[in-house]
Amino acid sequence: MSTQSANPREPTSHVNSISKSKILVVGAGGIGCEILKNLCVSGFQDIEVIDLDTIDVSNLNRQFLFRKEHVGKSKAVVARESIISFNSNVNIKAYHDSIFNQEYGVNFFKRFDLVLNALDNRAARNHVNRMCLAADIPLIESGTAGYSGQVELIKKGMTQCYECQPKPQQKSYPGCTIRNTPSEPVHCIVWAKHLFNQLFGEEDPDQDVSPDTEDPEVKKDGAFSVTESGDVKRKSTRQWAQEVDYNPEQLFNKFFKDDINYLLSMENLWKTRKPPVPISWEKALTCESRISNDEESSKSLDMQVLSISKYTQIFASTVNILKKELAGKKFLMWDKDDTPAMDFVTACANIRAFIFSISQKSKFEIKSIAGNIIPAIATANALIAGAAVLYALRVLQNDYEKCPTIYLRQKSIYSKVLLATDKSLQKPNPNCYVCSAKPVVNVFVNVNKMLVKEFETEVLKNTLNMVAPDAILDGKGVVVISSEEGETEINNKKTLCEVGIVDGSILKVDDFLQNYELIINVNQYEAKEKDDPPFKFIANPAELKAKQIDGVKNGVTAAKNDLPNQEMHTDNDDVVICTTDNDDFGASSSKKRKLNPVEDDDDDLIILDEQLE
Ligand SMILES: Nc1ncnc2c1ncn2[C@@H]1O[C@H](COP(=O)(O)OP(=O)(O)OP(=O)(O)O)[C@@H](O)[C@H]1O
Ligand SMILES: [Zn+2]
Repeated sequence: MSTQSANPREPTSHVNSISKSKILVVGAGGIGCEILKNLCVSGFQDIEVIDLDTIDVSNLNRQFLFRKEHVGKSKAVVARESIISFNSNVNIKAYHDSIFNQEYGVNFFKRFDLVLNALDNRAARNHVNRMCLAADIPLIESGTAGYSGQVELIKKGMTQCYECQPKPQQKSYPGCTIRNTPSEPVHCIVWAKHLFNQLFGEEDPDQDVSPDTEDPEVKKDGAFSVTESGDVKRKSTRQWAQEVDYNPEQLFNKFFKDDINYLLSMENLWKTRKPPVPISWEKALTCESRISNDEESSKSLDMQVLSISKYTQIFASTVNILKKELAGKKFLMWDKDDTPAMDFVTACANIRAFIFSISQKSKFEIKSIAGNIIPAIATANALIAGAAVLYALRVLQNDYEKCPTIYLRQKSIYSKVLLATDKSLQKPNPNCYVCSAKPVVNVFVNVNKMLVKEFETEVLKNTLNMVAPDAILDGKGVVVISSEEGETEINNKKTLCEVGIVDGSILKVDDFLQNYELIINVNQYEAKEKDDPPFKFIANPAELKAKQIDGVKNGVTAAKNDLPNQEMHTDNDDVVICTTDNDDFGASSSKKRKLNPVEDDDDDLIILDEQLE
């Protein structure tokens, strides 16, 4: 510590500031447990922690705040109890909840001096990033993948945000490879996971498992002409499975015999490839073959590749179990730790691999691919959490410049250093859709009473000068108001609250007909007196208009937006306008429709980690 107190018994101001600062930790898993312990031993006394999950046996090897007797209990709650058991001076509040929930809006985030992320998925990281930007609270973002890791400070206007640079696309595979011409084990595993979802999970048309007659290769030289009946009016896999009451034999024959025969009829596909060999239920039950280089049978069953007859039995028994689990439910959630689901995927992936002469994999290997697991390394988590809390101390001393991004790398011939840092803070990307400065308006409105249509007309159009607004509820990516006719009509008569706009929500509003974007922070407000206005807002009046592009007035309502700001004050006396010191917004928005910003679904079958470049 650099500062010395005059009286050694008096705490220094830094110690004081640590003990008084209010910290939020998001996630109480591998990194979260380490961060909580580090915060606690560094003198932090006012901590809140949130995690949606419960403790799994597989967490115990590295999430040391948890013991065997805690399995099944809330991670956040048990983490709190464990920390208090070794330091009762710490004040910790635990939430067993998702950070996406409405209660944790901008106003919730504003209560903290600093937020530390210890999450495991991109969607939640994006959300906290946006919340911290909106609340203008520094965020320390950290993540590990095996032996690698990263700690990054995110401070509005000073550093890059989590979304400033496009993240590498998660690896996905062309649908026709999965459906028609698999050539690697992973293709069969993806197919089997899709089959699980088609039969028992949330049906997704993009996860069709049947032969794809639209495959460009199929149509080449017209060698195979797609029959009209071919793909067009096919029943959904789920509907068909229900009709045959999930009979394992019928299911098996469809997926592993009939569909394969159908694929064989697409002759083009097999001109340069080894054609698949269909297998019937009866043959499969007695087929003792397997495709594996590994002759080791002393290993546990999960580590071995089994025979086709074994996988066929597993297929039948898991279909029966999953069918029962599905009864009365809309769908089952895929979970790598759910034994029947994992066994089903292992069996289907290996039967398909056998048909296509692809090497088969043990259940253990398939689990690590299907569950997108990169083994968590306790020491990597500890190093990263140590760096995160070191940066927390620096941030609270306003030593932002001393917090360039830290990288933990696996030692190799190429990287001699384990921990490296950037030379300086990475500046925000001026074109970032998330953090580039856009005008911010604080709107105060009764979310329980105001209808969406009223909000659109009275607030967005009549007050904020929008013409054709598209409003997206930030974090959720939900379009609540659309300029496309009819698209969100269903919302018109709902209250703001009913469509998820509550106190602390952030709306991104983009005018389709003008170069005009706004960020709206929603605040709950109830008119008390009869004369109170139905809503109020705080904004910089100069920003409430379309931006000009290259000196040309943009959009059909340029004239309307040229009204002097003064006029706005007098024009609308229901409204209180104060001035804020927001910057002008940077990059001009393209008028392409971006109604559904793509939120990545981290649960898909992906091998690469998203956190590290
Ligand atoms: N939206 C969210 N709200 C709150 N907590 C979340 C949210 N999304 C993820 N988390 C939590 O972040 C933590 C991340 O920790 P970690 O990466 O160690 O994952 P894990 O599930 O404990 O371990 P593993 O994935 O390796 O089995 C998890 O405890 C998870 O529940
Ligand atoms: Zn950004």
